[in-house]
Amino acid sequence: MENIVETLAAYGYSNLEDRIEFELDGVIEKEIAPAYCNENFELCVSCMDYTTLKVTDSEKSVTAFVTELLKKIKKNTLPDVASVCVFPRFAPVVKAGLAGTPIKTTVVGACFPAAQTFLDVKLAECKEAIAAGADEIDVVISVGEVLERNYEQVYKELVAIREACAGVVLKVILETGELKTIESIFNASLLGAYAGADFIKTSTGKVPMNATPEAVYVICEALRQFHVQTGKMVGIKVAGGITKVQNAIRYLTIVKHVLGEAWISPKYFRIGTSQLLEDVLKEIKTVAAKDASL
Ligand SMILES: O=C[C@H](O)COP(=O)(O)O
Repeated sequence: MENIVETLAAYGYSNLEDRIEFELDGVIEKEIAPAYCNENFELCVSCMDYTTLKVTDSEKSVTAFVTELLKKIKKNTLPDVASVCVFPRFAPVVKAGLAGTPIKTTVVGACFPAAQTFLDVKLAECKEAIAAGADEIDVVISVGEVLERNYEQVYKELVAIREACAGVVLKVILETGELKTIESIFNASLLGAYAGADFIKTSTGKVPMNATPEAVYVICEALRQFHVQTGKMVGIKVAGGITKVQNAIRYLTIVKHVLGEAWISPKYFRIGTSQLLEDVLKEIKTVAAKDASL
């Protein structure tokens, strides 16, 4: 196992604050308008983890959620979403509903969203979710320990979770709205990457501040440097309160700008959202109507 504290020392985030402000307001802002097109709306759909994480979810409501999704995809000739994301006990329901499609079953595990339980319980929940059909697991990092800079502890826990989730896609959620600083978000991204996460995810959608352009930029920069140092590509999932296509395209543009075109596919870019699909459909129709009137 890596000595993670020494490893992190090889990375740098100084001057990042100025660079983020300069690039988000300048070059990235200019790249957003040309990216606002049907091709990218559809790309957003194919990168979508279509999510329901409500206290009121039931087997019946989750079944209906999946059925409605498949109907919308067919009716509007949309690409398949990347996955459907639910609480653990719904994994079999989602798996059954998605049978015959390439859409994956994502489960939020390890006591989402607070992750404040015993490691054994976290590992057991992840294993049970996988046995129940989960293809992908999203887990929250121990946020309080990151804030206390207990990096070795956080890293070891993530390594144990990675082992428990062998063979499935693992997404590590940072809860960036609670980590707040560039230092915390940057280092937490690296802890996830070194522990073997397939994706670093911004947020749970369950705290007041979710994905922001600044936080997404910081994660991308950490993953860019990780790629330079190790040659490994780790994906990024933006999530939490993403309801408008404009926001999705903004995040897509930041990821493309910092990490490059190679990250722009469902393998390395995801949008976790419960509400974006309706706005995508609205925008696709608006653009089609505009084109038809020309
Ligand atoms: O995993 C978290 C979800 O992607 C959050 O989605 P939401 O804020 O759109 O409900």
